Order: sequence, then C-alpha cells, then structure tokens
Amino acid sequence: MTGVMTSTDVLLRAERLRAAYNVEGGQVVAVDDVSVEVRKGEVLGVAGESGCGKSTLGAILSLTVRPPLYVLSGSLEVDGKQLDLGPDQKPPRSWRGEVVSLLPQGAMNSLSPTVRIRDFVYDVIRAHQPGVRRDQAIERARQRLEQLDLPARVLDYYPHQLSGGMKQRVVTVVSTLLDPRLLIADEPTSALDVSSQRILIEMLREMLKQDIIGGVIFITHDLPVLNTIADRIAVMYAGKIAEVSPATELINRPRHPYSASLLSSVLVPEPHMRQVRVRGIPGAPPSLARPPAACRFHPRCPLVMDICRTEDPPRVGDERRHSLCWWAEQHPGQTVEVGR
Ligand SMILES: Nc1ncnc2c1ncn2[C@@H]1O[C@H](COP(=O)(O)OP(=O)(O)OP(=O)(O)O)[C@@H](O)[C@H]1O
Repeated sequence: MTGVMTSTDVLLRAERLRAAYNVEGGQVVAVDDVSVEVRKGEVLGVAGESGCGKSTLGAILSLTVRPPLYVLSGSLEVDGKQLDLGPDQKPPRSWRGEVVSLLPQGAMNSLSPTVRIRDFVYDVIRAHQPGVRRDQAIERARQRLEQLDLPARVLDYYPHQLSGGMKQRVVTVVSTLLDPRLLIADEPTSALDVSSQRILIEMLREMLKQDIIGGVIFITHDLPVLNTIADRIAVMYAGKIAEVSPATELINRPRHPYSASLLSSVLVPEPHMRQVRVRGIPGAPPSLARPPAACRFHPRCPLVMDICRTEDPPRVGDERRHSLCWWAEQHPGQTVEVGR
C-alpha cells in the first residue's frame, strides 16, 4: 500500500531519535537519527545483525531507557499523544504499560521459579495501578486468557509447570493486560521451536484483531520469522535504518545492499529463495564508538562507490518505503541482486 497516511491511520510516529550509552571516555551513539512510523493494526519488523541498535530502539520506544543509556533527542506520537524525548524530559509514568509496553528479550526466563503466575500478574498490574485489588487483577488476567483461548488454569501454575511456548504466550498476555496501543516485542520467538513460534505469532495477530493492542514492533535478527509476521520491515545497520519496506518487497526486491547481504546470509522459506546460496556477510558490523564516515556500510558494501566514502547517503523513497543509499539514488526503483 502506498500513499499519504492521514493522521488517523498513524499509530506511532517516532522522529529523529538519538540515544547514546555513556561509556568510559565518551559516548556510543547506538541509535542515530532514526524515524519510524507504524500504522494502526500493523506489525513493523526490525531486523539487523547483533549490535546494530535494535534493542536500544526498543528501549527508546517503550520508554524503558535507563543509565548508562540516555535519549539525546527525538519525539514520539502514539495514538495521537505527543511526547518530546531528551535528557531532561521525564516520560509520564502513565505511558508505560498503557500506551507503550515492552516484552523484553528473555522475558519468559526472568519469571521467578517460586512465584505462581497469578502472583506475577498481580505484581505487574499493581506496579502500574497501585490501587488494584488482587482478585481484580487475577480476574482481568483470567478473562484475557479466555479471550485468547488459553487455559485460565495456568494462573495457578509455577513457571516450571509451563512449556517454553506457553510461558512465552503467558508473559506476552501479561505484558499487554493494560491494553497498550503499541507492543514492542524484543526477540520474542528466538528461544522457541518452530511450532511455538507460529502459535505466538498467531496470538499476536489475534490480539491485533481484537484491538487488545493497536500495533506491534517485532524485533528479531531472524528474517524468515519476520517474513511470516511483519507487514513492513525496517533493517537497521550501525544505529541507523538502512531500509524500510513492505515485508514482501524487502524480502523479494531489496533496495539496499545491506538488506540484500542480510537476505543472502539466511535461508528464506520460499521456494525460489531456497536456491540462494547460504553465506555470511563478509566483515563485521563496525564499532558504534567509531562508526565509518559517510555511509556506515561502505567498508562491507559490494556496490560501494567513491561518494559512499565521503558523503552521507540520501534517503531515497517515501515514508513507507525508503533506503539510505547512494546506489539506490543512482538506480531508482531497482532491486539489489541477492547473493551477489
Ligand atoms: N550497556 C551498554 N554499554 C555500552 N554500550 C552498549 C551497551 N549496550 C549496548 N551498547 C552498544 O549499543 C550497540 C547496540 O546495542 P543493541 O543491544 O541495541 O543492539 P541489538 O541490535 O539489539 O543487538 P542484539 O541482537 O545482540 O541484542 C552495541 O553495538 C553496543 O555498542
């Protein structure tokens, strides 16, 4: 789908986000001038190699930034509500959990083995709504589980009594009990087998359908998983968004050499893509303490040109589909060949 978004279609508009880790001897800017949009009902996948800034972006969007990470600048608009971000801004508490909610990496493994699920539910809800009674909190969770066709008896269980897949579904349900408009899920499927991944993805789709959540940012290094859930995919490289595109377009017709390299390094479960040779991307992502000048991908790029080493790459395309790339500018509408 193309065209101009009206403000009623927009769930998230994040603009010019910058955030840095304070480290000995300076700062590591891990998210650098990133802008993203999510439409209502949309799943935006965020992909990229380890260390490219995906989780940092998730922390900014979920308002869970804490030292040594600091937001330097940027703004958010979620469901019509505006928020300026920066070192001196304190996001309102009411946003966390209700407007934006984070399902952090490894959440299912952070459940305490001695705490029953129902007590975990109470602790989570009470942290946001101190006045809530225990029975009210547990009843809310029971109703929600039933709404999603999950057995309410899990509330009586200890974490070890649940399978990995069920544990992840339960923490996902609990992280959305306050009906957040935007769920940011960080590697939610990476510890799951393929069938548990599929069930979790179906559950997220059902949550969107029932408007329990308004949209999802799904962070993963696993492009084949994104191909099954994401409506659009943003590919991050060295703290920036290299390309954003509708999922099928990005998988089949990437317009940034990094997206193509990433695709050539995985097996995509589509027949014509299975022919593609599996290989890694030569070299390693740069240190964000000293990123390369101009285009950050230029030292690894198979299509590098002189200008890529000296000038910041332009953003080519519109809000829904663009890439940050000199090659893309000089080859309008063209696809970068995968497996090159
Ligand atoms: N606690 C920290 N202190 C200093 N620098 C950090 C810290 N955490 C992350 N970084 C820096 O921020 C960069 C981005 O990290 P981030 O965790 O956001 O990447 P990621 O893409 O989510 O990686 P992964 O897939 O491994 O989780 C890293 O390359 C690292 O340089």
